[in-house]
Amino acid sequence: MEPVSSLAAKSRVAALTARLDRPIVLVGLMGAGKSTVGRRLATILKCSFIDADDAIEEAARLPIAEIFSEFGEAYFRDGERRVIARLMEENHGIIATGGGAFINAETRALILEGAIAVWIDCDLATLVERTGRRDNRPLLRDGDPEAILSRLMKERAPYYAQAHIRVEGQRGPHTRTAWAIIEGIEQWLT
Ligand SMILES: Nc1ncnc2c1ncn2[C@@H]1O[C@H](COP(=O)(O)OP(=O)(O)O)[C@@H](O)[C@H]1O
Ligand SMILES: O=C(O)C1=C[C@@H](OP(=O)(O)O)[C@@H](O)[C@H](O)C1
Ligand SMILES: [Mg+2]
Repeated sequence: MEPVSSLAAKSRVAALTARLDRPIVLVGLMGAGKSTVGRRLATILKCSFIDADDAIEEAARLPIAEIFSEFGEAYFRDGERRVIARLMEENHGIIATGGGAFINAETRALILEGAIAVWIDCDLATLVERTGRRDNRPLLRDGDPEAILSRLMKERAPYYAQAHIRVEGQRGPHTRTAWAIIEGIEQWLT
């Protein structure tokens, strides 16, 4: 990890941003760090950041958990696809998706066509620990979160693996994963 203030880091960032012509879309399981690392990455790259879950809540004027409980998951996925399509048109630098977005075939095709998809892959124990900090994820409320995350990991891995880039979610500061993403994109672009 390089501090963003160093000259080398600054020229790396400048070289990368000059080559970026599409948004960077973060995918991966709940707790991987898409929302928080995404925000940090946008600070480093000096570009805009938007969280698709926040945009969905704003459009629906309801928290995600209530959209699930009132209208069900299929309704949420439909809104999620439409919101992500809109966000991709709005020229954001970084878009953090919710963990299930990339599993939807249409949403995935949209992202793969119009963005650089980055899978933040992360070990189960870390996901369980991080998602346990807040009770805002409806899919983890109905049962043992570790068992649910373990099942989702197996079910979803083949879809996440279709992302252009895979980065290991790092333990330690968010900045470390943000720089791992920068490195992944640099390598992918060469
Ligand atoms: N690389 C990291 N280092 C330390 N904590 C992290 C890291 N990534 C995420 N976290 C923490 O884990 C929790 C979930 O992260 P979040 O970004 O909301 O994940 P996601 O959007 O992928 O579900 C937050 O409390 C966040 O601060
Ligand atoms: O994995 C999922 O299906 C979901 C992940 C959540 O976002 P995070 O991955 O940011 O927690 C949120 O979109 C919703 O609770 C459903
Ligand atoms: Mg998130």
